[in-house]
Amino acid sequence: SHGWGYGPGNGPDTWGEDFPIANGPRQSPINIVPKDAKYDSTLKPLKIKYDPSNAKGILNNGHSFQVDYVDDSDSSTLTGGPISGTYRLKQFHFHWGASDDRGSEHTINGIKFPCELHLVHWNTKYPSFGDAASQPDGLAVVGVFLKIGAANPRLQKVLDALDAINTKGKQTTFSNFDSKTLLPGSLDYWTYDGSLTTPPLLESVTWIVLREPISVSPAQMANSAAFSSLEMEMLRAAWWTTTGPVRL
Ligand SMILES: CN[C@H]1CN(c2cccc(OC)c2)S(=O)(=O)c2sc(S(N)(=O)=O)cc21
Ligand SMILES: [Zn+2]
Repeated sequence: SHGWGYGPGNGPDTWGEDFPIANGPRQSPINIVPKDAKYDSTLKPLKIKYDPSNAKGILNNGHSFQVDYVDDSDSSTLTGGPISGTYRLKQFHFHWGASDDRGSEHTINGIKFPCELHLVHWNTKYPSFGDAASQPDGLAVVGVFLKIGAANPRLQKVLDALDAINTKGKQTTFSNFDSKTLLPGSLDYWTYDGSLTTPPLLESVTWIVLREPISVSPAQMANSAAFSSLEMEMLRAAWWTTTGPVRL
């Protein structure tokens, strides 16, 4: 059977056929309603330490593009916040839409952002990423919204690399990148226990969604190398023209 995706025949509302956990109790994404969020004084500030030399490569996986990190030591880690122990950065990737009025997976008061960055970390109490990915406290993903505004120079190095990976399965080296520069000034966050937002939809993610967005310019979003020539764009165009990221 054809794989999952964002088209009319394989989009989010069909994922439950191959991944029944799609109807599970802690599925992501969700709509965040700030006024209904509960302040939790036991939560700590996020502590993020990334080593730029851990950046390894950039890959077009057909659903997004991801920057992979070397994760064989505690040199790029997430600690504090809602999590206990040390989580290692594994990769970061983006979700976007066919136009600037949608694309993010989480929403705030029902508002979609044009793009959402996910920094994926795994709990080092487990021997590997693969083991951690199937544990309820195995993964921690930091979500950052992108809003349309001034051009973001820190994004440019990532966008410039996309020319070389414009078809599914292509990858190229991507080294010496400080993904901490992609974060906004404030690390204030909402947190909830959820899941991967794509198959295998595993309910192993502690979500940490930052309140402050970072900016991306229309040109950067429309840039042919960045978000439009990649083949997944056609799929997104098909999918997003019908509905937003609804999930049953
Ligand atoms: C295709 N996308 C997912 C791929 N991965 C995955 C995770 C666990 C197991 C696995 O195969 C067994 C693959 S992943 O960890 O890189 C992530 S993180 C993520 S999101 N959007 O919720 O942040 C989606 C995916
Ligand atoms: Zn994601």
